Amino acid sequence: MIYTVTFNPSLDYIVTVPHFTCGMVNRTSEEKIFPGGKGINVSMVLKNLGLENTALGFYAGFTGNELERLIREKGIRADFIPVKEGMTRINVKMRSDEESEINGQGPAISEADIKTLYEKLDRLSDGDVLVMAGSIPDVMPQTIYMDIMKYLADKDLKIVVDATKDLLVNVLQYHPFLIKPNNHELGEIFGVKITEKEDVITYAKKMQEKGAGNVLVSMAGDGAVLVAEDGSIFQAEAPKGKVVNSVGAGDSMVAGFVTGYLKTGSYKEAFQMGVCTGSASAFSEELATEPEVLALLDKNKGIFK
Ligand SMILES: Nc1ncnc2c1ncn2[C@@H]1O[C@H](COP(=O)(O)OP(=O)(O)OP(=O)(O)O)[C@@H](O)[C@H]1O
Ligand SMILES: O=P(O)(O)OC[C@@]1(O)O[C@H](CO)[C@@H](O)[C@@H]1O
Repeated sequence: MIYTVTFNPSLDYIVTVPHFTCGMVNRTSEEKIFPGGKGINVSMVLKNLGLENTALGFYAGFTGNELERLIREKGIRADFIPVKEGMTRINVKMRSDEESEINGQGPAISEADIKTLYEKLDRLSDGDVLVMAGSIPDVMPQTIYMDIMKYLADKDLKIVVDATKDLLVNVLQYHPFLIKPNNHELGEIFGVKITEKEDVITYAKKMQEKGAGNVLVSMAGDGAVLVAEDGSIFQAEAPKGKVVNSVGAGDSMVAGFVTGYLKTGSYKEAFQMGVCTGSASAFSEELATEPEVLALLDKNKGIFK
């Protein structure tokens, strides 16, 4: 079974504001609301690609109720823990001359809520896949991902972590199967700016020295690099297309990689599926569907080396 954990889910409020001007009343020309949060996006794309999974996480308040309703409507098996204080955040994604995002803090997850999550994680058994993705509410310790990996260390799991800064660095000693920073997040960890694929490879290897297995680094419209745990390295340009909504492209890439790997056992195939799933999401309003991914895979054989 595949499980995802989203500590800090969201309703993503995606607004189009023609020529946004700071300090003025701006009006939208279009607005949409989607269930969001990185683990939830991974769950939705896994499902689109034919892999049943269970989404774990926390929700609170009226926004939390709406989130739960929306993900159930999409057929996702959700096993969320209700939090008493605060509300699930609404993350604003503004499309204007530039794209901007305002992500909220999220509700106050208590010790008791965390304990309930651990009880749910007791269900995992050898061979399962666990994806932990996204930020955590400010009140929580930056060690929570690491604490969970330590707790589960005796089980033979494939653990995927998509997080930033300490949340990510702290887990490396527990050997996650896959991490997926983007090039900016990777650079932030080492205090450098990374724009070239050669540098991505250098720093991805440093993440492996710290304990990571597969290091998949996304570079938005500039493509991606995989430094696999067996030492092989794959690179890709990004597929060409019109970007419609890039929110969740990275999460889609994670879901694509996991699907590709589980279906074929090949890092190369997993990488190709990851890249095309990320781009298929970027090129459509909602998250990638299987036919969209397969069409991109078919059209883009030439971008991989
Ligand atoms: N402009 C684009 N053109 C083509 N493909 C794209 C574009 N943006 C993203 N992608 C695809 O999606 C993958 C992941 O994108 P990106 O690097 O933006 O992830 P991210 O920073 O984790 O994004 P997010 O946090 O929004 O999910 C890229 O490697 C690429 O395959
Ligand atoms: O604040 P975090 O947890 O880092 O990111 C949350 C978020 O931006 O990530 C997803 C896209 O990857 C969105 O659905 C969601 O709003």
